[in-house]
Amino acid sequence: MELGERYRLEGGVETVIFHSEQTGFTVLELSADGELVTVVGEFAGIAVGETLIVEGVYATHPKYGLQLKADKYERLLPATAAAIASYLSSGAIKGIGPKTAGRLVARFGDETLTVIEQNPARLTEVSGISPKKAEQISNEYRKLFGIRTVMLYLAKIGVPAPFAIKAWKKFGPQAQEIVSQNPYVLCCEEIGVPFETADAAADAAGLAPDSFERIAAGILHVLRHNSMNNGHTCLPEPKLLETAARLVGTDSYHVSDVLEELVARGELVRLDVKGEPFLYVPRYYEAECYIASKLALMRDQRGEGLTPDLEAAISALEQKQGITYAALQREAIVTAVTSPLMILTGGPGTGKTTAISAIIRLLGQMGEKVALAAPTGRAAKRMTELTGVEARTVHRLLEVDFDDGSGVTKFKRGEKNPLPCEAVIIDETSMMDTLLFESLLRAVKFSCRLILVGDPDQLPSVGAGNILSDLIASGKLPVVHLSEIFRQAAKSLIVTNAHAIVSGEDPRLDARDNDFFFLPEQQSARICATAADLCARRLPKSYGFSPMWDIQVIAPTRVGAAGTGELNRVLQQALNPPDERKKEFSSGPQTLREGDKVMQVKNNYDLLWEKEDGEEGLGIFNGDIGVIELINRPSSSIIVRFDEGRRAEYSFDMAGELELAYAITVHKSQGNEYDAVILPLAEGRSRMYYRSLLYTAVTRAKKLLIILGSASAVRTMVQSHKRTRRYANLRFLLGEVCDG
Ligand SMILES: Nc1ncnc2c1ncn2[C@@H]1O[C@H](COP(=O)(O)OP(=O)(O)OP(=O)(O)O)[C@@H](O)[C@H]1O
Repeated sequence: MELGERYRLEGGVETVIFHSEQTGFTVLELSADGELVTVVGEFAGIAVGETLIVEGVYATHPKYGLQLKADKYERLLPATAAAIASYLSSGAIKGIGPKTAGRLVARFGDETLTVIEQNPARLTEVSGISPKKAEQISNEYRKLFGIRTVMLYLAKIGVPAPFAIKAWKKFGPQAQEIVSQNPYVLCCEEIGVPFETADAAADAAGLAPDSFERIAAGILHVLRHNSMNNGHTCLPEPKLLETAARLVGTDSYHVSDVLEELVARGELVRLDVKGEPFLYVPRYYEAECYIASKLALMRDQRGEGLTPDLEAAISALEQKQGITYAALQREAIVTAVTSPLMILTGGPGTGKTTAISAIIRLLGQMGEKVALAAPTGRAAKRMTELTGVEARTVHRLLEVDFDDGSGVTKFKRGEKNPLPCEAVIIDETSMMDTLLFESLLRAVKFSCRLILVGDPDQLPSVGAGNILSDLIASGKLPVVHLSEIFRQAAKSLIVTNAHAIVSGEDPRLDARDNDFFFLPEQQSARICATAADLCARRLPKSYGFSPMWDIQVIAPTRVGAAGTGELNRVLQQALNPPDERKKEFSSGPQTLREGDKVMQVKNNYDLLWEKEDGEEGLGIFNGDIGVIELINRPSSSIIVRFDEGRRAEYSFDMAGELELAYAITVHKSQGNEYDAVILPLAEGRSRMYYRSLLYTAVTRAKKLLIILGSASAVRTMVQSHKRTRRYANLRFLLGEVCDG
């Protein structure tokens, strides 16, 4: 047996170790050629006793050892009466237990399965089976084998297997018929086949390029593409018509007719905003409506006035902390504990965290159970450190039920199972997208106090929507904006320059004795070389910073001569060059080596980590940074050590979740902070040279920031105040519900 080679095995299913109804992911043991082989793959309703032919490659899972990863399988129907009896007795088909199985086989013998499939009425010849039950049994059986047929059919038209189960779930036994008439149905959200794949299948099936189905799919594709890649929850009608017409290669009148029909069918929603029509896929429209109406209702819940007791409690806290809250901080604290809803904003060093700590303590004194959360793991950790109260990621707070990779995350917490707390405080709210915010609101009771903290000048969320800015702009919710920079913080040029940048002023680049430095450098190659020298030699020597844990290079783009791709190549060479004692593994275009700094690039809720003292936990999250400790070829696994000594084991096929992280993009750095940040900015123009990107990068630095490159690039960024335009109508909708 060779790792990586294809194998074809035939055998009986001995045990089904794991099966997910949602995704079809199955782990089973197959008895093939006298050996028991663990097989994993996406299977539909496999039962013990069945005979399978599976095809795939062997891989080693860090925890479970050697497994055949099957990407293709075939089910062989049991042929003899005895095999059929044992198959049916195993409970493979709902409604048939061992007793009924025995009777069926006694009556129909080798023909039993054919009768079940093709002639269910005859099943009533067996005592105990009513016509209704006969129908049920037949439907169950057809479902089981229908998925296999759909899989084979989709493979034939070029659609990969994992979509088959989703297609079956949506369309049931009619899946093949529906897909063959209109392959574009596979592009819907629940199935998620790319437009181009469906387009190729439709073309091969002879569907006309100007057919209703194709144009409708094009319109929906434009909307989905824009929500996933450009952050829009909707699009203005003229823009949608124009883009869809270009995509499908027809005129916008024709597209407009199809669009009307889609609106009439409820597949698109049109919202008129002061005479301007916007179009949504229903999911985003519903999310915005839900957010607006829930917030409006929450806003109208109880509210207490400022009492002498509260005044006294705040004064007592001031005494205990040894500070006097500034007027705006006090206003924030009072508003938070007397109103059902509040938004707290402010730039770095304006005392947000100090105010949150006070709010948490006062709410605790009032007997309220408070939950703290932030969108990223690092932001949650920072909140925990600064407030002394445990904060979780929003996903953890809402208890992820499953995430099938399609972007549709299901949570255990929701309207039927709300969070058991009286107040929720969310930090870094600017990173919350529309769908996550809707999930959060569904999980809080109407009477729950909600405090949203954030800085709307940071980059907006990766996902669609512009929640924090829209809520502030609506003017319908209490907002306290902290603007005073505290003395302690005002000494820091990182803080004062960040405030200058946000106000459109040039930051000071000439200081030599503070925490914000500018090193002029013209050529990109020199920029990369100097960044490497700073990380490898100068900063560790002068400040004692560790290149792996304390210093982070953050660049505006991935591509280009000073993008993260090139920087990672140069930095890897400087900090962790090839060495015959260090094992390597190639993952896509990158080579991972023992000793490399890497970043987890997607949320993985199931990844187990362990600490040396035996403490264990689940979950390594998007943005977590670690170092590769070991690449183990025999077991095809990679061990990465993350902060606090958490070690996680990746199989080679999970290596795509890791990327070199000597340099990361500003977008990836959102919500995280590092002791020292190096920001390379090459001379020239870039789509990514704009103000909020510079501001976000600068505010990632806690103790030291070095801009490396061109002063004119800094100036270009400060002056380019293109607020990332995001189409969303939460602001309008909130106004409508609150005023209407
Ligand atoms: N009322 C106050 N009087 C004196 N110092 C204060 C007061 N409030 C906050 N500070 C100090 O100002 C600094 C910044 O405060 P804090 O960390 O609360 O701000 P922040 O807005 O959360 O900043 P950042 O976003 O940069 O973390 C801290 O050193 C804090 O101790």
